[in-house]
Amino acid sequence: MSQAPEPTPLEAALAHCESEPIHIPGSIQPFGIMLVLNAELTRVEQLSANAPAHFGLSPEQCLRASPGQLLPEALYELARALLEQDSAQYQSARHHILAYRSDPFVVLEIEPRDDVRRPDGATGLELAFGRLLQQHDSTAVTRVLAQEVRRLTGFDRVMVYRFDPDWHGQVVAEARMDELPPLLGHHFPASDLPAQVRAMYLKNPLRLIHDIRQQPVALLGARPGLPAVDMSRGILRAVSPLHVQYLQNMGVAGSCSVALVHQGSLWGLVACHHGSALTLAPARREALLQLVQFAGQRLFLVNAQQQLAYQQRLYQLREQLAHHVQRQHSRPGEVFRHCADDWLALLQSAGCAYLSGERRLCAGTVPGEASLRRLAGWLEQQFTPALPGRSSWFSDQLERDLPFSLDSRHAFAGLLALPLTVDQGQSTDWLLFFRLEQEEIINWAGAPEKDLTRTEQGYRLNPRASFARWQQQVRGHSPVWQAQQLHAARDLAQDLAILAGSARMARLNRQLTEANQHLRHMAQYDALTGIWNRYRLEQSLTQEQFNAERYRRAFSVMLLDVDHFKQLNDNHGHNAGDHALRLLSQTIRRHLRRGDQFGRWGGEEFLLITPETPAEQALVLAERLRQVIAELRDPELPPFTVSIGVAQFQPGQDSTQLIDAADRALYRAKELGRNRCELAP
Ligand SMILES: Nc1nc2c(ncn2[C@@H]2O[C@H](COP(=O)(O)OP(=O)(O)OP(=O)(O)O)[C@@H](O)[C@H]2O)c(=O)[nH]1
Repeated sequence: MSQAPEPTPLEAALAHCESEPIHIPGSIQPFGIMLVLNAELTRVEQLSANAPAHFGLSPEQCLRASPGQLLPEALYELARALLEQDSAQYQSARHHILAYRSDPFVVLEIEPRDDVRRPDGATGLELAFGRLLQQHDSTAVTRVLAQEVRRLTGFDRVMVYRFDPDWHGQVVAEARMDELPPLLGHHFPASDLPAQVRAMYLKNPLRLIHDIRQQPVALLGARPGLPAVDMSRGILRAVSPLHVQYLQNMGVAGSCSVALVHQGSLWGLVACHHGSALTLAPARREALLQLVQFAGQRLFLVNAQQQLAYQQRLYQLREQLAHHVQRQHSRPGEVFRHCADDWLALLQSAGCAYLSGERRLCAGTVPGEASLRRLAGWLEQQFTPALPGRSSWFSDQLERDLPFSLDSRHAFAGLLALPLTVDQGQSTDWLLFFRLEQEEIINWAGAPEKDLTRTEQGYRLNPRASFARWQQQVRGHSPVWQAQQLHAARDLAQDLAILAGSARMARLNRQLTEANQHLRHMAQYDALTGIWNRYRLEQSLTQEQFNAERYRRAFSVMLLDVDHFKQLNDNHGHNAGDHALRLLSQTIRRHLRRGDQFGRWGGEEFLLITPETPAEQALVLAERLRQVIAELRDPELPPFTVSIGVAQFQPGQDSTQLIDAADRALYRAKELGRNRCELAP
């Protein structure tokens, strides 16, 4: 049996980070006191080490006293009210009290009020709301949010973080004291905010750290067998040593963060930092929460509008595509040339390629010819056999997902490939979008420290070391393909596929029509001379015979045969013979009337059908033709002659009988010395 490999020091440190029980630190920050009562409120179970002084008693006296004796009446009543609800707040003249359940306990957090003489924290909120309402894109909303939070709270630096799907984040807005270096645009790794910390923000959106330099105050009186006090919902919870170190590294003493929650999940954070301690009185905290909540609503509304605008842009581009089709630019390649730049912008890609058989059309930055060919072959395999419902292949980490590298000149890290045609036995057309590796990786401005520390309990992560890990994680990545972008690309590809399909059909139809025309021609015309063949002549003969019977019209036929043609072939070669046949055909055609039907009956024998022509007139024509041929002169041929047999159609005859009559007349012409015309009796 294989054993799980030993975790690396970094993995061990990260695991420790993620398993740190930050919700039950067993101590609080010293800007308040904590009382932990039993659920029935009959007993003080635990209290913070700074509480006895507050009550003017010893710890033992406090732990022995009943809550009713220890607490002023109003406070005790608040605790009682809590039995009915989940959490409650109360403001006395000098204190702010937060009460919440933490089974099996009821927790009271008591803070002295230091905002009594200061103006109310809510002042100016309306102004902030007004400014937020004037912003119409998410960048502006977050920027104003950062500014307004700073104005409200007085922190040195206020940042708005946004999380990506992997929980790495980026500073998307900042308001700061001029002296501080900017952090706007900086990234931070997911491990900076481990999963349990993120979960905590969903329970309690505000986290306040008054001053990391102050020692935490321990809870006294914990009894074995009872669970630790869960402080997730409170404000006093002590700071984890790891986080203290993190803030220390950044030169921060006081901090406050508020979650930006959208549809039940953490979208981002408003993070406030201060170089020294900063008290945020309860009323001001409340105002801060309201401000962030309001800004969040505005932000998500504006985001929804931006998404809508994206959809509209997509529809516009699809319309454009349809328009090109209507305007007869109906070849996909042509449409691609017109539209590719817009598609690149819509899909935030560096380059785009349309591959159709041997044809490659490209826009923007794409891999070289050989890479594209190899890629097309590989993609073809991925889609064989065609899987129903599979409409694209994409990756934001090609180094990992593609078995070969695309190009050495450009760092392509992202690909979205859409097959356009999936005809059986046909090679697939592809629409490909390429993304480059994400731009520069910016370092955090915090003081770099040693990566890992070995403690008695194992490796522990220095917070900044996690950034190096993040850098490692993002190298070779392109920005992630967003669901909206994938949908958009599939829509465009589908449109293009329909277009490609109809263009292909049109091409096939054209080829088919041409093939049919060719076949029809072959079926009716003689390949050597280009005049009608025997099949076509027979059709004509039948038609004439029908007309003659029905309308009682006379018509005649004549059979022409080249005299001594074998000799011509033998003496001058087969090519000369062919040439003679072509020359004869063209010459006779020039001397015919409209309506006369002329073709090659076979070998060196020709048939002429002359409608509405009785035998005597036909004979005159035959004589003229004979003469024309006899007088023909051609540098490559000896003079040659023809013999002609003429026959008029007799009612009741079939075409064979008519041709036989002409043939007999021809035979007689040959017998009588050739180069002459004979009429059938
Ligand atoms: N060059 C060429 N020769 C052909 C073609 N079709 C038939 N012939 C030749 O035409 C000749 C016909 O010869 P015969 O039937 O003996 O008649 P002829 O030599 O013309 O003699 P008469 O008809 O009796 O005057 C044959 O040698 C055939 O091979 C053709 O398409 N091209």
